[in-house]
Amino acid sequence: MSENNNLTLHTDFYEINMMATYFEKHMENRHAVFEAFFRKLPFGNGYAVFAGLEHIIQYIENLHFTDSDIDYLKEVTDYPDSFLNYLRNFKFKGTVRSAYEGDVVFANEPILQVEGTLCECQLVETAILNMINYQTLIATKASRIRTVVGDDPLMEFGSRRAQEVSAAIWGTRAAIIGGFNATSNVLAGKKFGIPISGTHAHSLVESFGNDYRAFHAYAQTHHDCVFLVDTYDTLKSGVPSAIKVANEMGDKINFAGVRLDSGDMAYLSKRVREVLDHAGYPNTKIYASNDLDETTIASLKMQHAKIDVWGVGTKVITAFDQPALGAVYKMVSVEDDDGQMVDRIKISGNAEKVSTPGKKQVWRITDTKDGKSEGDYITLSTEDPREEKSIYMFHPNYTYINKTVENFDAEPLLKTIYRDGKLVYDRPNLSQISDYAEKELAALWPEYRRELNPQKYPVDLSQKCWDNKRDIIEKVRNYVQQIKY
Ligand SMILES: Nc1ncnc2c1ncn2[C@@H]1O[C@H](COP(=O)(O)OP(=O)(O)OP(=O)(O)O)[C@@H](O)[C@H]1O
Ligand SMILES: O=P(O)(O)OC[C@H]1O[C@H](OP(=O)(O)OP(=O)(O)O)[C@H](O)[C@@H]1O
Ligand SMILES: O=C(O)c1cccnc1
Repeated sequence: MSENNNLTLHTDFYEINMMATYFEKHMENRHAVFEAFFRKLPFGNGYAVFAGLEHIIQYIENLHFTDSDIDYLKEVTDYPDSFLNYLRNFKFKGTVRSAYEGDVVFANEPILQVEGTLCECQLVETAILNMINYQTLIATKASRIRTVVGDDPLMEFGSRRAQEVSAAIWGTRAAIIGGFNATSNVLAGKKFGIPISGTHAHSLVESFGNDYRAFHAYAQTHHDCVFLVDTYDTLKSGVPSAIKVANEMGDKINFAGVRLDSGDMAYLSKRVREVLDHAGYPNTKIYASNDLDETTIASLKMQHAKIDVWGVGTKVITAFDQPALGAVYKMVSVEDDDGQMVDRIKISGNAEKVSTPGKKQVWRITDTKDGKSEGDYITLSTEDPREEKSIYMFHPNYTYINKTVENFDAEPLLKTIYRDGKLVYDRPNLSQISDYAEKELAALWPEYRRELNPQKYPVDLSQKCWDNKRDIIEKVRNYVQQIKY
């Protein structure tokens, strides 16, 4: 196991501090269940695209405290040797259930669940949230951009603007899950098998000080050529130079495209299309880049811009309009002093922030006839709606919003990835994940998929889950009321 991939100390100090307390109190092996969820869909979108699981698996596979980790903790903390020894021998033996990458997920439903000892559940919180929060956000942003782009090729160009290296690499992968086709990042291409794609920069033209000479030199060294035509003057110099080079090189090159990176893209793309067609290059594509996102692309589409290929960087890789998803990881059940599992809750004055206690499962309810999703149905893990003829679905806060569903299929969202520390999930490759994501999204009604003001998708609690929550809220109230310090 390489030390490089070991992210065991990539955790908040308080997690290890809590582990130390559990250890001292002989609670380290108590059984617990934690669940991750987010409270609000990002970007005003109607769904999120789950991503981050592959990195979580890589993290768990390498999870152990190295000698240098222990030496470091010894130096900077006052942990007793007995606890440091415990950490030295620590192994993850928990069970992880999760949505698959590419699954469409919604607010206020568990998207990943960790079941194991208190200590192991606690240690992994930070890294798991870090990975889910960022990658799900980027996959969702990418999916919004894909929605407006339609079937056109869509390139990820964001590495130079990403929040550092890991964000560029894993963000690119998440963008592919969300529907991008290729990346400019060569390392991400090598690591994940993503098709790589690239044109050239303004610096090539500036190096030669002349569009024609730069394109000619590029054409002598590359068969597939996409020329960046806006360095000096798109219509007067860039495009005529590209055509001149293509005419001269003939079959020696594939004049695949020209790229526009500034100016009025609707106007320019239409003019460039006319010029290319007139010169006998109707198959040469027009690429566009420059701070594009779903809003500018939708506007360009509305203006009938003649753009064939889209390059998107900054706005996708940084999730520009919303920097955080806000997923949280909450304890839902824990073993008590008598060895019994008891469900736990976090109370808040705000009804939407009260956690839902108990180990749960999320069921995607689809209509048997058309395969479209009716909503998500959260049950206690002991329930199985597949055994029911009909289910009563109601809004957890506004219970007057309800419906009875018959003739349905129910698929569990949380699938077992680790069982008792053993990876039992056969990991798909990235292209299988993208295909899966596309299929899952297609099962949503278009009303939930539109990027502007989508309908709210139902995420409901089963009666048992709801009753359990109400009973536990009642118990906590009684406990708080009888406190007399
Ligand atoms: N016809 C159009 N309709 C809507 N948005 C457009 C249109 N043409 C360009 N845009 C977008 O408007 C923004 C223009 O940005 P900006 O003014 O910074 O670019 P520029 O001046 O053309 O180029 P540079 O990046 O060299 O400054 C970009 O996000 C671009 O993608
Ligand atoms: O606009 P984004 O969506 O972030 O896409 C990436 C941008 O990166 C490049 O510009 P940059 O000015 O960095 O380099 P250049 O000299 O190649 O134009 C490219 O030309 C795009 O405009
Ligand atoms: O290949 C490109 O055109 C490219 C790559 C990175 C950033 N902008 C553009």
